[in-house]
Amino acid sequence: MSDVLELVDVSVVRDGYPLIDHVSWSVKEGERWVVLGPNGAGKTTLLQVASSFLFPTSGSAALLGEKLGGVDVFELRARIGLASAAMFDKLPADQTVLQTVLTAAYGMTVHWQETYDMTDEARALALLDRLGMAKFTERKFGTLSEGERKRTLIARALMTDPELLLLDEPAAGLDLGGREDLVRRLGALAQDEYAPSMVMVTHHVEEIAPGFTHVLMIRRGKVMAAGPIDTELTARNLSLCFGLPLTLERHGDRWSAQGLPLG
Ligand SMILES: Nc1ncnc2c1ncn2[C@@H]1O[C@H](COP(=O)(O)OP(=O)(O)OP(=O)(O)O)[C@@H](O)[C@H]1O
Repeated sequence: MSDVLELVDVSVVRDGYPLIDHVSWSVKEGERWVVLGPNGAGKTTLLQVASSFLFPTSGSAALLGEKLGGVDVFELRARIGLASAAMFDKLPADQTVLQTVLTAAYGMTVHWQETYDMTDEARALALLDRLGMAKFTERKFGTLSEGERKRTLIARALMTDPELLLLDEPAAGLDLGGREDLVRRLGALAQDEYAPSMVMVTHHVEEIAPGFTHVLMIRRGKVMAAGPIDTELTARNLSLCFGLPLTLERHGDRWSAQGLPLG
């Protein structure tokens, strides 16, 4: 298995403060990683490095076998699918859901009179269907609910048939039904052997879908634990990561966590 992502001793420093601090992490082809950590831990910063939007201050980062710094990032970005809330502001509200997904095929965010290939359109429609958005293809992106937007962004991130799919808090802001619907769909994707390698950032173990294989826990920019979910996702590691005593339960292929009562 080859490395999809390899960070060696990576730090990102701003104003003398390390947002991520000597992080070494490798993601191999076919692995599905969950990145867990409290607010401000450095998860988004890590994802920005993993998507080539941020260069390390020190250490080395290789994405899809290409070392950051020595490669055309625009070519690299086409091979990486990224779904994050930060995209909301970049995507025009009056564009249809179908156009929103289609523009990804051209490395753009705005529909500008391109004549789209029928194959691209068929692919966009199939991805929207897979994410439960078949009924919404002609709706304006700006009129969608939070959950519908999130699912559209995941379809969009898959449009270029990426080798690495990065999801930044895909279930944030969803209600219970929306979260469970998304977890089921992400579970289907994670268990599809033809789906890309995946990295999903989240705050909650309840959002880990079946099929995710590895976990990275980060606190104050430092890696607290990294490795297979079966061995690394433990109450001890989770408590260290979030900074309070937690219990962790596994229910088949799902997880839940709770704080211990005060006393
Ligand atoms: N440009 C910057 N300059 C200084 N500090 C920054 C900068 N960008 C982020 N930070 C700080 O770095 C830390 C890590 O931020 P990051 O967004 O990566 O955390 P996160 O784990 O994704 O947090 P959250 O779960 O709240 O989204 C935070 O304390 C944040 O305030």
